[in-house]
Amino acid sequence: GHHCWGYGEENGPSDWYKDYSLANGDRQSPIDIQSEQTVYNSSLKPIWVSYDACTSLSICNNGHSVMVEYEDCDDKTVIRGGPLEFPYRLKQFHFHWGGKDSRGSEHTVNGKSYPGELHLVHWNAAKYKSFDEAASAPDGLAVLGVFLETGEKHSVLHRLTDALYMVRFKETKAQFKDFNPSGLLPDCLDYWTYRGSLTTPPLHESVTWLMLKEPLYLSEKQMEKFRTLFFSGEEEGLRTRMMDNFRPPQPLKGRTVEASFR
Ligand SMILES: NS(=O)(=O)c1ccc(C(=O)NCc2cccc(O)c2)cc1
Ligand SMILES: [Zn+2]
Repeated sequence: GHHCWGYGEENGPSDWYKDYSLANGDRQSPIDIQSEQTVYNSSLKPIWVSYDACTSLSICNNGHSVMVEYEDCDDKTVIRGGPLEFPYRLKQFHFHWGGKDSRGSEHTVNGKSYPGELHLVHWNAAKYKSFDEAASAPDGLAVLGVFLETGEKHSVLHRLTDALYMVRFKETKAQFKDFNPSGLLPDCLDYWTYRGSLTTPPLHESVTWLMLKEPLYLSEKQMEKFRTLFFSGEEEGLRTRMMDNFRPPQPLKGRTVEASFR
């Protein structure tokens, strides 16, 4: 529409329903994961990530987040296993974060927010011809989510946080080659899984969510670097810092969250 969706007072998550009716749908994301209500499913397979032959292309600021995009023309970078019936191809990863460490994640655990959240976005290329087609199919996407927690500096993430100065403004892009995102994953791949949606408009209900229990630890300085980005373009007068780009938890509406671990 004339005014684009965002995270501000006038166009934020509580306004999205006006342009995107799915906002009040039955399988919206994110959710609060109430660990005592999750169901351990012993037949859930481990998550299998094969990112070694990945071809990262660029890092960009799309006005909502910072994103690293991958070449997704073949199955060289896929996620398998878990509840997934097919391999899902990595398309991009991006982050959500807060203005301070007490908020920033999209999913919460027993009401606890983390300072941020990483989303690795994959699509079902076995069944659909393009990301765009998969993005509106009920089994079209799989997003691997990792909470960000402050602690020691993260050496693999450091290459990304050191590149953020190149994409401070909306619609800026820079080359970002040979970045293997498996270096961002914790050792333990225990996860919760449930059927949900994109957490930004168009809010398509096409995502199988895989939320890792273990966070990615990064330093406070690295967190601060995310907060140096802007939602706005360089030419815009008002420079609004990119932070609090998260949607709050949505109603579970009877869904079950399964756990891969006891
Ligand atoms: N935050 S999230 O991981 O749920 C998320 C992942 C991907 C997207 C996304 O790709 N949006 C653009 C889009 C949506 C539908 C069809 C398209 O071709 C592109 C949005 C949110
Ligand atoms: Zn996201």
